[in-house]
Amino acid sequence: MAAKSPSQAPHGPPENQSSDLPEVLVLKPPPLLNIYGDDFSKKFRLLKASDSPLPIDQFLATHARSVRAMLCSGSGPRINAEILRLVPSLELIVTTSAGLNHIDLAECRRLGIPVANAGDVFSEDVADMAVGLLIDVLRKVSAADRYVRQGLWAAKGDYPLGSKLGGKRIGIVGLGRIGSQVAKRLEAFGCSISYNSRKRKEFVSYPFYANVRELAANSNALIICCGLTEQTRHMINREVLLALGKEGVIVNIGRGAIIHEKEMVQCLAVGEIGSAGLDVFENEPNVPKELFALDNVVMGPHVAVFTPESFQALRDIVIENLEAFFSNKPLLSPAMDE
Ligand SMILES: O=CC(=O)O
Repeated sequence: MAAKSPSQAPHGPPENQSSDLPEVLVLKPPPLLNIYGDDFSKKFRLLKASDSPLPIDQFLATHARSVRAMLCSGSGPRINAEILRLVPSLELIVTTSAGLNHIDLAECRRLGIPVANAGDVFSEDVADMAVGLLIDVLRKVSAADRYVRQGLWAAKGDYPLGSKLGGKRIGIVGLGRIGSQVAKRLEAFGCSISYNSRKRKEFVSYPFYANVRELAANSNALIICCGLTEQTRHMINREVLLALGKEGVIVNIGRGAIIHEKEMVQCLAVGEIGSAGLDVFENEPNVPKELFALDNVVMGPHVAVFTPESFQALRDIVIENLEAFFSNKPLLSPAMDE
C-alpha cells in the first residue's frame, strides 16, 4: 500500500520533500539530524512523528503502515513491541548509537527485522574518553583544577599526590570494539590488561576472567565497555566493587545501569572504593546528588561519542546503511549478531 500523501492526510509528513525518495520513519530526530538533516532530506523522505500533533500511536497507524525503514537513536523513544506492531511493513531499523539497549532486539529477531548501528565510528573517541577519565581520576586533573581556581594553592600549599598510570592492572569489562581500543591505548601507557566478556576471545592474549568479581579482585581499575543487556544490568554491584577495593578505580563509558549506581555511590562516599570516572548514569540526565560533593569522582554528561569527526563518520555510515537497504545490498554495520 502506498503511503498517503500530505494532501490526503491531515498532519502528514513535511511537504517539501520529494515523494519519489525512499521513506524513512523518525520518531524523534536523533542529534545527528540537527547537524546533517539536509543531507538526509536530499536522499530520503523523512517521516517525522515529532512534526505531527498526533500522538505517536495515531501517527504510526495513520502514516507509517507502509514504511520499510526506521531511523532511531539512544535518546529514545524505546523501540518496543508496541511500536513495532504499529509499523507492520518495517524491514530495517538503523540506530545512530553503538548501544542497542533502547531496541527490543528479541522482538526484532522474532519479526525478522535487522538492526544496523553506528558500527565502529565511535570506538576510538569513546576509548580516548575512557583513558581520559582514568588519567583524570588517577592524577586528580579536575580536582587539582578546582583547587587552583578556588585560590587554594596559594592559601593552603601543595596539592596531594596523584597516582601513576603506568604499571596499573586494568580490568576491561567487555572486550568488543571499544574495549579493544581501550586495551590498546592502556598497553601503550605500560598497563597490564585483563578482561571479562561473554566468551573468551580466541585471538587475544590478555588473561580472561569468566567471573567479573575475580577480574575486579585482580585489577587496580575496572573499565566498563560492554553493552547493557538483561545479563549485564547491575552486574557491577557492591560485591564486585568491594573486590576492586579501597584504592580501586571504576570507569564507566558503557551504560549507567551496568553498575548498581546506588551501591557504587555508597562505596565511593565511605571510601570502600577509591574513585570513579563516569560518563554514563542510570537515570540520565539525572545524576545522584551525593556525587557532586565527592572530589574523587569525575563526571561527563554522556559525551564520550561526541566529536565532530565521529559525527561526520556517523552521517556516512547511517546514509550508507539506508542506501544499501533500499538497493538490496548488504548492510555495512549489521548489529544483531554481535
Ligand atoms: O552511548 C552512545 C552510543 O551508544 O552510541
